[in-house]
Amino acid sequence: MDVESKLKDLPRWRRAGEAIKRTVSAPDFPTAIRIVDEIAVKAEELGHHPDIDIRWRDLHLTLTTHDQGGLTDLDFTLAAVIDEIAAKHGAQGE
Ligand SMILES: C[C@H](O)[C@H](O)[C@H]1CNC2=NC(N)=NC(=O)C2=N1
Repeated sequence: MDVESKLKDLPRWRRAGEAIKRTVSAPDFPTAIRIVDEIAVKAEELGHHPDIDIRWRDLHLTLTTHDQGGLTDLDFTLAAVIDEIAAKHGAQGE
C-alpha cells in the first residue's frame, strides 16, 4: 500500500504510524455531534469505523484497519466520506 500517494488525494489527512489522522473543527458543538452521527451511518454501511475523540467542536479522527494490523483501502474510502460530510457542515480543519 502506497500510503503517501493515497494521501495526495486527501490533503487534510496525515499519516501516524499504521493509521491516518485528521481534525475536523465544526462551527459549534451541536454541529460536531451531527457530523459524528452522519459518520456513524456511513461507517455502519461500510462496516468500517473511525476512532473519534470529541473535544467541544473539534473531532480528532483516527482511521486504521485493526483486523489487518494497518492501513487498507477502506481507511481511504472512509476518509473521503468523512471529508465530504465535514465540508457539507462547514467544518474547517487541517
Ligand atoms: C467484523 C467486523 O467487520 C470487523 O470487526 C470490522 C468492524 N469495523 C472495523 N473498523 C475498523 N476501523 N477497523 C477494523 O478492523 C474493523 N473491523
